[in-house]
Amino acid sequence: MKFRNFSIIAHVDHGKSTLADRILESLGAMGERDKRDQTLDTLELERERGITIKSTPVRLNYTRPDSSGHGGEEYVFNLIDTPGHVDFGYEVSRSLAACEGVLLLVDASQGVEAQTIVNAYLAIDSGLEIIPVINKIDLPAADPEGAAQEMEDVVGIPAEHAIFASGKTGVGVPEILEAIVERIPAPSGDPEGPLKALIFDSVYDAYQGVLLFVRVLEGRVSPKDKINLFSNGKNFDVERLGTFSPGLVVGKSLEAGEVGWIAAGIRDIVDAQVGDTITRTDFPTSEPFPGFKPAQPVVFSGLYPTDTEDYRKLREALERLKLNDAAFSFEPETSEALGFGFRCGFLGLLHAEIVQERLEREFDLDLIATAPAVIYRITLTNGEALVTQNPAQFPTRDRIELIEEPYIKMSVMLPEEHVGSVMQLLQERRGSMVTMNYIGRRVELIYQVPFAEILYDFHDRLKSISRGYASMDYEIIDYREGDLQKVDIYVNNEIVDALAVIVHESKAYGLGRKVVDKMAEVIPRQMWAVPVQAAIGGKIIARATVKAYRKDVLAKCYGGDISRKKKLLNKQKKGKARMKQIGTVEVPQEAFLAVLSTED
Ligand SMILES: Nc1nc2c(ncn2[C@@H]2O[C@H](COP(=O)(O)OP(=O)(O)OP(=O)(O)O)[C@@H](O)[C@H]2O)c(=O)[nH]1
Repeated sequence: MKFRNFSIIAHVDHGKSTLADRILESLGAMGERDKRDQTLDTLELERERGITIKSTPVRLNYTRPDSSGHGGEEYVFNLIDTPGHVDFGYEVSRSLAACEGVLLLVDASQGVEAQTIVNAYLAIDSGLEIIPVINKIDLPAADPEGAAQEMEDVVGIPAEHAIFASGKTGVGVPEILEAIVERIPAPSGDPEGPLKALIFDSVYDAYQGVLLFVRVLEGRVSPKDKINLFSNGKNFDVERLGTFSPGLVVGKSLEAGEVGWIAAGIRDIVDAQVGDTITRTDFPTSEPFPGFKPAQPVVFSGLYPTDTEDYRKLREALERLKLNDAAFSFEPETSEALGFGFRCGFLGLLHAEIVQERLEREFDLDLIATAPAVIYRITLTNGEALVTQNPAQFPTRDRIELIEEPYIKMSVMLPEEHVGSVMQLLQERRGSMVTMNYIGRRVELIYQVPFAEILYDFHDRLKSISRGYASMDYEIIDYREGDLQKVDIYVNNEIVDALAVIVHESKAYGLGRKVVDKMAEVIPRQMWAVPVQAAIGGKIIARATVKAYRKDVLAKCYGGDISRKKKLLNKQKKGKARMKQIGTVEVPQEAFLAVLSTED
């Protein structure tokens, strides 16, 4: 069988899913996508938010058009989808490692964006053949030639190699299929050699345990083989395996060049990490596929049930989610203010939001989330080293010798006219410029920025000052010393540990002010005035007051309509669901995220 393994990469919204659907449809796999959604339980959230978080590969049969009428050559295509967000950059690189080529999609009306470049370089680094596709050419604002030229200028792919297409109308799809055959190399690798297979994804299945999604690079694997995982040395017995069509199709073996799934009785997804290499214990390879990195959460936040009775339910829900997500971590923590909860680790902010939304939606939980934080490395005055991502657990200033924080390398693409204001924003975020590249009438800015500075409202600000035209991507590069301080928040003269934030010295006052003002705004008025204060090391730096006043919703009803009264009361009760009692004051969820509010 002749194989072609490829992936589609693009900036968010450049039309990856639409084009993939169109390719599936033209190869007679229409409706299959829905089927596979069900088979592998693709997240509802993914569909709603219109971004790809996790998807399964699809195997497609392609027959080349043949002028003689005898039927052309037959090929098997494996289309491996990649997640469409910066949080999942490592997963993208592993998915690409399973391919020989990619379709690099660029929206003809938008041109090259930050993730176009980052993805293109990931593909180049993996040694893949790139087929440039200028997509959405049906749009009135499309400038296909301009976009192709940008691709040449930025990524160095000749403009004349580009295929003009539209996932909407189907224009260009036949040319894309032919280009896949002609330009993407057939997989190499000796099926008779020792087994070497790369795990590029894994999912948990209630009946079969963890399913490994693999690309076999060398050798062959069959049911009953004993396989060995390189990263942890564990052995498992292959129970079943097969391909994606796109549902799971059971097969007899998988060999070099093929993409498929393996069920080997693995119960814990942590044993099946993306990027790991599998071999056979009876015919082992000596070298794993290079570049394995265990999934590492980089953003942390506390999750607490609003109703303390829900603690066990939350734990069970977290355990269930963890089954399917090796990158997500959690451990119990206790907060004086919030009670029993969990400290959870995520790959990024989007990942955090997704997990929280799933907990609330799929498990019917009401949660309080604390502000996200990064991992800090602290050296204490007594020489001890401490690593923490929890502001509540920061040692007092007098015990700290130095604090180091993670830095990212950020790339921002934007139209020339917004460069000034975006540079100013990056400056405010303690960024330092590395380079600035002109690409036609657009600019790529490369900056180094403390990671913590983009956790709060950075993306929203970037979008608003560039009128939506700027795009960004980033990766964590190293740790550097910073003048950081812990700002404590007091509500009604009681310290609320879960509200503490770590911030750069130069911003402590501004942040303290912002947080107390926002909190005073969102905490419902009480019978008495409630002070809200921000402090550093016990010294008050900002103060605001929640004025006394009892909100009487029933006053609006003129004593009449009873059902309307009931409705209002219910509404008020619901509104309370996401509140947490702190001392005598009810504090809403918004207050815990006051630090994230966008007004600077
Ligand atoms: N006019 C036009 N619109 C398109 C075309 N392809 C996609 N779109 C629209 O562009 C938007 C984004 O398309 P998607 O296919 O969801 O984008 P995506 O790249 O898969 O998004 P991610 O999964 O987040 O990366 C949708 O509103 C589509 O309807 C096209 O060829 N022409």
